[in-house]
Amino acid sequence: MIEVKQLSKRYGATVAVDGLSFTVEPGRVTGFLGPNGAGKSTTMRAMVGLDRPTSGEVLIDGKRYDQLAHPLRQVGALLDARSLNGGRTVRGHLQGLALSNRIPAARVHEVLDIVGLAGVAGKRAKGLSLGMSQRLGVAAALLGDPQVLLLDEPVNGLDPEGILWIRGLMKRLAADGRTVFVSSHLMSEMALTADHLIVIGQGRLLADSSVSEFIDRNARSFILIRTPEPEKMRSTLTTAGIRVEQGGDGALEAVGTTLEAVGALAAQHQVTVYEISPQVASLEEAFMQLTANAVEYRAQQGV
Ligand SMILES: Nc1ncnc2c1ncn2[C@@H]1O[C@H](COP(=O)(O)OP(=O)(O)OP(=O)(O)O)[C@@H](O)[C@H]1O
Repeated sequence: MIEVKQLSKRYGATVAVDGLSFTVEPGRVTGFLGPNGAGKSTTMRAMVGLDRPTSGEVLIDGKRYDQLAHPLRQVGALLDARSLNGGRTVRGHLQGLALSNRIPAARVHEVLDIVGLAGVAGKRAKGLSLGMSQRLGVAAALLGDPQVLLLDEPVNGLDPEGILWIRGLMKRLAADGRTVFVSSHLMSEMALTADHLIVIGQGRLLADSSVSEFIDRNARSFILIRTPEPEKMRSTLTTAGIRVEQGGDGALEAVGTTLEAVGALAAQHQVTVYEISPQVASLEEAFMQLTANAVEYRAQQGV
């Protein structure tokens, strides 16, 4: 479990993180979302002691990162895949990490297999593509078989097969009971991978909820109805207490109800319909709605 408690981080006049508090629970994938510059990387760096908070703290299983006896065995992090020492081989990089963290050398081969880099183990890290560097970063994060995993933009640079792989890996790690905390700019990716969301803007918490709750709360979903008898349909629905709005092209939009309810009312009152379909908002629409103010504020500030 990760507990972020009243975390603040300033860089000179810039407030990157501003009194942020949330908990990341084990056993599920938690997505970390926010517009550019919202403070995601700063928060993740503070989790592993790479950024010292101006105030507040982050606890991993009840302890600060610098209090962990075997950090790599408790927390695995993929923060900046390009930051590794390019002169070493893929295997050498992992062996060095294993040695300095008292992790058995045999584990290096295991993680190379898990991330699919066994075939390039002798290659210099600097010769790797971005996608392979990402895989090596994931291998390093998994090396200590930690219970907590932090992944900053892990799908960056991955091809479609790599994206499928990391998606499956994150779900498996969470199903194992581990804490998986992952940031991404790709809403469609988070919609498929995350069980829970933490959304921040300007360093502050905007949402802490399940993906479906987040969409329900922040975007509009409705039942679209096309009918040659719009007035009859409208009065049938409103009489049943259902809110109806006017859509484009003469369509009606029933809000806060179900496909079944609309279908049953249409049949009962013998209204002819050409189409009744649920229009579910995407995570992207919900995210844009929620963060619009934050982005606008930033644009006005010229940031
Ligand atoms: N080392 C630093 N020195 C000065 N300012 C910094 C530093 N690191 C981050 N910032 C600033 O802090 C704010 C938050 O940055 P951060 O990188 O944490 O955001 P982010 O949500 O990860 O953004 P992105 O999605 O663009 O990666 C930004 O305004 C950024 O310019």
